Formats: sequence, C-alpha cells, structure tokens
Amino acid sequence: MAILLGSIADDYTGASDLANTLTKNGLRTVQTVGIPDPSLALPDVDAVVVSLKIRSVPASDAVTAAASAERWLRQRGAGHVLYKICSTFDSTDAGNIGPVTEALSEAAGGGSVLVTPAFPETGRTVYLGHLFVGGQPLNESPLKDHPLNPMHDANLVRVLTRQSRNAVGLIDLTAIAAGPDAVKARLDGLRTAGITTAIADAIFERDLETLGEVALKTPVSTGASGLGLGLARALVRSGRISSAGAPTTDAIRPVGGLSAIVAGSCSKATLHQLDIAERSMPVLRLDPERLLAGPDEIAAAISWAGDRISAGPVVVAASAAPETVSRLQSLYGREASGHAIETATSIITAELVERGVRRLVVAGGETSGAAVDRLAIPAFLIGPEIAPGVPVLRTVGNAQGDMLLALKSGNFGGEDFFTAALAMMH
Ligand SMILES: Nc1ncnc2c1ncn2[C@@H]1O[C@H](COP(=O)(O)OP(=O)(O)OP(=O)(O)O)[C@@H](O)[C@H]1O
Ligand SMILES: O=C(O)[C@@H](O)C(=O)CO
Repeated sequence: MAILLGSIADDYTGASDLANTLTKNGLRTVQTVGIPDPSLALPDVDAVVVSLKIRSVPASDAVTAAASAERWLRQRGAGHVLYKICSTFDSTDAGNIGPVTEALSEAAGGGSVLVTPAFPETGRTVYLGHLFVGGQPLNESPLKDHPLNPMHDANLVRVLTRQSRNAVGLIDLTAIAAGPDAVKARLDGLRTAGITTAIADAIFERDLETLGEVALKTPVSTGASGLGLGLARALVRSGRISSAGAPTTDAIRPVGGLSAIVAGSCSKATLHQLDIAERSMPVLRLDPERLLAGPDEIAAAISWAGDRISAGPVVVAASAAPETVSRLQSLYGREASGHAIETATSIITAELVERGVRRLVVAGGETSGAAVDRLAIPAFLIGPEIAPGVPVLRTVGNAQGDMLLALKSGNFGGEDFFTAALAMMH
C-alpha cells in the first residue's frame, strides 16, 4: 500500500474529523489507531490518518510518538505529513503543537512549515494570526473554560512562540489572497530571516486551497481539517489520485446490536446536546466526585445501563458545567481528575460493549481516546458525515466483531447530534 498523504492526529476525534474531510474531498482514507500491527489488513487508500492520544501528554512523549508515526507514514510513501491539531488550537504553554511541529520538520530535513487551525465549515477562522471561534476571539469563546487546556490568548503567533524553540512568523491574508506564489515568496522571505514556522491566516475555503497547494510542496504542515481540505484538493488537482471517492458503502453496512452514548466532553455544545437527548432517551449523569472516590459509581452506572439498554439507546455522561469541573479540579488536580474520569468512562464503555453494544457514540477527544484504546479497536473505515467534522466510523479488524462508532469532538454537532448519529447507524 503506497500512500500519498500521511497525517498524525493528536486525538482520535480529531483524526476522524480529518479523515472525514479527506474523504469528502476525494481521497480514499483510513484512520488507524496508533501505528497498526503489520498483520492488520488495510484497504488500498490515498491517505492514512494515524490517531494518537498526544494532545495532553508531556511534550517529550508527544514528540516520541509523533516521530514514530512519521517514520511509519514515510516508509509507506507519504510525501507530505500533516500534523492534525484541534481547530481551537487546544494546547498549553508546555506544548505540544510547537515541539511536535519542530520535531517533525527536523525529521523531514527542515524547511518551512505552514500552521493553521482554520476550519471555516465549523466557524474557525484565522485573521492576522488571531483565531476566531464563530464570532468570538478564542479567548472569549467557551474554550476559555476547557477542562484540560483553557485557551486565554487568541494570538496564535504568541501562543505558538511560547511553545517553540524557534521564532514563529505570520503569513497574513493579503499574501494568501494573492495566491500560492505570493505565499511561497513570504515563506521564503521568513526563512531567509531564520523563521521556518508560520501561522497562516485563512477565512474562506479558497484560502485553504491556496495554503494546501503550497503546503503540498513541503514535507510537513500543521493544522486542522481546513488544511486537510486544502491538501486533498491540491492532490486531486495534481492528477495523482487515481480513483476519486471513498469506500463508504462498506463502511455503513448494518451491524445490528445495541446502541449507547458515552460523554466525557464538558464543552458547551455537548452539555446542550445532553439536555436535548434527555427528552428522548434515558440519561445517567455520573457523579464525578463519587467516580473519583472508588469503583462503586462505575458499578452503579453499569447496572443502571444494563437494566435499560435492551429497550433502546442509553446515555452515560460524566460531563459537567465549568463551575463543577473547576471544583473537582481544585480538589484532585486538573490532570488527575481528567484522567480518572476518562478511565471510568472507558471502563463503562467496555462493559456496554460486553453487554452487546455495537453502535456507539462517544463525545470528547480524550474520552474517545480512552474508550477506543480500552476496546483495542485497530482502525476505522470512514462512512457518511453526521455533522461537519463527525463521520460514521466502521471498525476494521475489531476483536468484538464489526461496530459502528461516532467520535464527536466536544464542540461539534447540532443540538440533536446524538439522535442524528444513531439514526445513521444500523
Ligand atoms: N465532571 C467532570 N469534571 C472534571 N473533568 C471532567 C468531568 N467530566 C469529564 N471530565 C474530563 O474532561 C476532559 C474532557 O476532554 P475531552 O477531550 O474528552 O472533551 P472535549 O475537550 O470537549 O473534546 P475535544 O477535545 O474533542 O474537543 C476529559 O479529560 C474528561 O475526563
Ligand atoms: O479540529 C477540531 O476541532 C476537532 O477535530 C478536534 O480535534 C477536537 O478534538
């Protein structure tokens, strides 16, 4: 299997978001969970997205994992590797976007790296280096209250500089509007001044098409699904994609079984989606303090779900409003509480699968990562889109048999996302 585009995603929901974008824009794509075992039979594809869970780990661990994935992708022919980060630039001053970007660039022999989290379809735009989420600057958006990486600065040149060894430049919209040659000239100018990493503005998809065209001629870029769109369209325009379209028909064959939703995302969107789901499905709100106190809350949740699940889908949620999250974090610490809750929701997920769940929706990137790891799912085919950034996924080589999943990024999906997702999974 020779691939044209490789990607390393820093979380699993982000990986499925990118895989969805690449598929929609004409690349046959598979999403692997980590570097796949050599025995795993993968379909013939144009692009592979390797999902890692490295958004919130120490920077040195993120660099090591990303570097191995990069080697694996290059060995399979990838001429360009996109480091897929969150469209809201989720990270802290300790990393990991800067360190991983610099390490991937060094591994590829240096050269300029374009960085942009813009994803206009979901309202993420970058202007003069400042990230907007819908109509709000990043630091005024709900991301200011993120449980693991609250974002307090919308100026991405500043944010990335704090995480990087080297200086960071800006390719502004004026250059991008002037087309690929102007962007290339600006990148070359920055490089002459010793700056190889540059945040790029992008507001419309045409800006990302320009950036994709330029990025494809470099070995590494860093961005969200918008840059994926630009790269995919540039590859298709280059005539190097032999058969457009994706194996979605395989991906949506019914799997039967029971269905469930597990949520650990505390985003404003997920909290509202849970309120709406409560009107049509049983929803169990876990008590986070009891979850951290011992195994009883997990056992109670499994028993609650077991009593109801044969009658229809159930929802189990750890998600809570920012005040509740802050209180828990002040008692147990940010990372410890997040990690303990992810472990708890992943155990509950595995027990649900043990009891026959084959159609599963998980809300939250870290939450999804923990759940998919516990289920030991090796890879996914990409099915149809449920909402921008969230496709139906079909497992490949799964020990429990075929399953359909939706891994929802915290901020994605309309208010009826959960019912919409299950309606597409049979
Ligand atoms: N009640 C709670 N109190 C504190 N932390 C919580 C609570 N519920 C969940 N968490 C933790 O909050 C974190 C949520 O991160 P996660 O990545 O799953 O969601 P998200 O950030 O909304 O999604 P995404 O990264 O896809 O945008 C997880 O570590 C989860 O365990
Ligand atoms: O880019 C996004 O916003 C998402 O794919 C994501 O990474 C959230 O975890």
